[in-house]
Amino acid sequence: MPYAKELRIAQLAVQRATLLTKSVFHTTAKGTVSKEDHSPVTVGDFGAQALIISALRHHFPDDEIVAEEEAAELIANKPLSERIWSYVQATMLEDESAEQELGGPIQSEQEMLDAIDMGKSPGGAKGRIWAIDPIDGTKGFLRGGQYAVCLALMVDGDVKVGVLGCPNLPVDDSAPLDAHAGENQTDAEGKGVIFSAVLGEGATSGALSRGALSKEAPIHMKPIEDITQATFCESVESGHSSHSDQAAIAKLLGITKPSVRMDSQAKYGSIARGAGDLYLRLPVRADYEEKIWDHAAGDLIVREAGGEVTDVTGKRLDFTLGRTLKANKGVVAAPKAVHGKILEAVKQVLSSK
Ligand SMILES: Nc1ncnc2c1ncn2[C@@H]1O[C@H](COP(=O)(O)O)[C@@H](OP(=O)(O)O)[C@H]1O
Ligand SMILES: [Mg+2]
Repeated sequence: MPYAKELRIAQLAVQRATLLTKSVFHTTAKGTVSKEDHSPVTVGDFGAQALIISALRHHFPDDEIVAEEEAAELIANKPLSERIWSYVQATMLEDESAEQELGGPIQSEQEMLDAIDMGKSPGGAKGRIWAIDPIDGTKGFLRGGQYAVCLALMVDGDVKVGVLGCPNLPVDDSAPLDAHAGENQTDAEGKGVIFSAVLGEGATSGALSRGALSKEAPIHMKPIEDITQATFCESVESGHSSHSDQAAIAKLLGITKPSVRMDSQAKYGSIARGAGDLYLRLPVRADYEEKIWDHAAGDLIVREAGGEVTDVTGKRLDFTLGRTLKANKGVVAAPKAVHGKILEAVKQVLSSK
């Protein structure tokens, strides 16, 4: 299979980083720091990013990395840095040979800070570039809801490999999503799934456990026979996508079920496995540029599961333009057969505003 090594390392790196986020979740001091744009960042974001980058550096030293976080604020905050270091040191895969495969532990706090800062690539249209979101849906993570550890490899601007670790989604692909999918899912039994895809090879899901990764199964979007019965997913945060526009689109399509609100790229994974049908992300602010790390893995996983992912104008997401999707506005993800129909409704609602 093409990209077999990249996929294997990405899956193990995501699995290990997810373990760190789970142990951070169980402490009261998650160490929230507020970034310039007021989005939260926790000990878990920094620690997970360090672990993923150290594995990528070990195996693919020449690849570039675009990652969400930077070490600057940690260098100015020694106690926070030490706290992150203690989680990084304590996090290891149960499967010792897999841990060795990742290149073993990070050796020092300084090495950890250096790793965190290796994600500053400007991105672009050429070469091998990894995109990392160590905790996507940080707000969901903090409230015990959905979040995802996200990793994707782009080659010349094309997403080739995508992996999403979703510790609070059910393992069972056929478990229905209800309107409370994003609430208090905190690692109960039967939770934790890893979604993966390689371009041209399909998408899969598997259990995200502490031990060796289980055998994965192919996933597919659910064919929609009657659009009025569809379940659509949207962000919990009304600042990230327009709940009112999404409600208007659903109404126009005759959808009667309430939307399923959940944080993070768990939405892409959920529709890819057929637990939900559509994902709508209508822009709130005209000037917001979506970040590549918030979409690269999910975009590939949905497309490989039989879906189509575009922006609100019908253009494919364009990962060649740097750290953001500056040529796109919003996201519309749906099974191929109905995507055109959904897009018509999107355009109609937007043009009537
Ligand atoms: N105004 C905005 N519009 C769209 N997305 C935004 C936004 N402000 C922040 N975001 C992004 O929305 C992501 C979460 O998406 P969702 O709402 O689907 O959970 C955040 O990722 P992080 O949680 O990694 O910071 C952040 O990058
Ligand atoms: Mg994110």
